[in-house]
Amino acid sequence: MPTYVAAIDQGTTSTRCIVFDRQGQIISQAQKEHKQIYPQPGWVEHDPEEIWKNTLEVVALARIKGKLSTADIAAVGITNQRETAVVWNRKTGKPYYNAIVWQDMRTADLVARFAADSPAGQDRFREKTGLPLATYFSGLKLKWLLDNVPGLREDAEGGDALFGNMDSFVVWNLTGGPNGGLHLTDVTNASRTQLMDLRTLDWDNDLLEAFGVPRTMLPQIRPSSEVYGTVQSEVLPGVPIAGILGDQQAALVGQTCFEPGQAKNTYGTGCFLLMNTGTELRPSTCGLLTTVAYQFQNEPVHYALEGSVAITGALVQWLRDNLGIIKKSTDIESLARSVDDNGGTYFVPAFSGLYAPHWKSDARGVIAGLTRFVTKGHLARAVLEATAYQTVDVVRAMEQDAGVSLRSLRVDGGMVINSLLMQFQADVLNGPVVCPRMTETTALGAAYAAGLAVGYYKNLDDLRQNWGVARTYESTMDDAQRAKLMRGWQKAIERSFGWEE
Ligand SMILES: Nc1ncnc2c1ncn2[C@@H]1O[C@H](COP(=O)(O)OP(=O)(O)O)[C@@H](O)[C@H]1O
Ligand SMILES: O=P(O)(O)OC[C@H](O)CO
Repeated sequence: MPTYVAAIDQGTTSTRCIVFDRQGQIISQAQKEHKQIYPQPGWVEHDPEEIWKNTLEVVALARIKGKLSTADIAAVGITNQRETAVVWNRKTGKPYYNAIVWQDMRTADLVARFAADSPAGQDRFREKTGLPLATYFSGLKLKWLLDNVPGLREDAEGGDALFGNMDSFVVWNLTGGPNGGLHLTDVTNASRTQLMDLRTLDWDNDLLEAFGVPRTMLPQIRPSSEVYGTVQSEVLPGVPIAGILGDQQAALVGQTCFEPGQAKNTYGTGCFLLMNTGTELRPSTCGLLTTVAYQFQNEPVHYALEGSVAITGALVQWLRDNLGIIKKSTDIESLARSVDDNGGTYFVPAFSGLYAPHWKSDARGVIAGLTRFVTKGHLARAVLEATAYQTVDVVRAMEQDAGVSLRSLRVDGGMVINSLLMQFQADVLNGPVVCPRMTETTALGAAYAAGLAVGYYKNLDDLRQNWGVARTYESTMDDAQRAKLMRGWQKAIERSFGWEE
């Protein structure tokens, strides 16, 4: 049996390849950022060809760095930014248009129109899909593409145009592209399109009709862990592709949250809190999503409740790139530590409207509470605190929906190295925040899914053994201070609502 498993993590800002050993330790890795394209306010696109090129590069580089032959790698798992929609031609492999990224807001008018057409309003498709109408999900992005890209609808109806999220695009290319590439996705990614019925786990005819999407262009929906085929590209020839998971579900698996009630929060571009609800499909009444957590081979599907927050780490990048207040993302911690508190300032980063638990496409960013006292140190604090407050809002919604209180929060993602943020998170949450030893849980989850399918890992206990705590943050804040901060946040967030007409 080969010694390692690999994962390709196609994320919002970069693509990574990480190779793990059986204990979940990193053997080798490579990462490459791609361009963020903003053609108009509220629009966000990626170039799919650039991402495919980067994928090949990072896989090749990870192999070179680790001096790995293909025989060393038992299987590869794919994980990806979810919802981001791409359409390409089956014969040439050429995309018809840039990928429309999950944060993109161009479908806001469609959201309003679709909601107005139904007495259920924004919850029109919630029963079947677990999702409210929002700019976030793929279905309306695909409708926009079909309605706006010349010739695409005809090609889709004729079977020449293919749709996918980034997992499908990468897998199709890895398995031969125009020469027999496999057109498939997994249940977790499919659950984010708003085109799949959560109960049947198949594309739903009523939804396809409502969104005007021809079935011929959709990928086949498969479990998250099984051997789908082998890589044809020369970067990893012959290696089985044996796992596909949306990146937030992959992190849930990487954190080994296999029991109902276990939850994790991933702090990256946005924040995504997922709680495993087992085989039970649990509807939300508090503004969360019901989504597929994972489906392992020959096992029943597991569902999750999810609180998605669009902008957290992206706000740190904004401070760096748009205002130039910091040079590197990591500089924010020392700048924030230069002051004692937020100086009365609150930053609501509603750049893509607000996601959970509010789902308001018309919200826009607000900085509230400014006085001449406020310095860039206070702003840096307000930026970090915004991540923690948004997380508190989804935790409280989750506790209400699930009817249990979260005893502790497992965390991961690029922002958790910021100990000021993690301490503040524990303070305003009033509960322990637990950082695992391995924080690259997204790639790890995809590697676990692939490893399980090929027998590299025997069972879930093999995976559970690999999880361990690096650090736990406990709350040290008094109740009055916490309540005051949360009141300030609540006032600020209400001021962001209804901005866009
Ligand atoms: N020390 C830090 N403090 C706060 N935010 C940080 C820090 N280091 C990185 N980040 C943020 O974390 C994000 C990157 O995390 P990552 O998990 O790689 O995100 P993604 O998978 O969404 O691309 C960026 O948005 C960056 O601004
Ligand atoms: O690529 P990330 O880590 O920013 O995750 C993005 C999410 O999958 C969007 O739903």
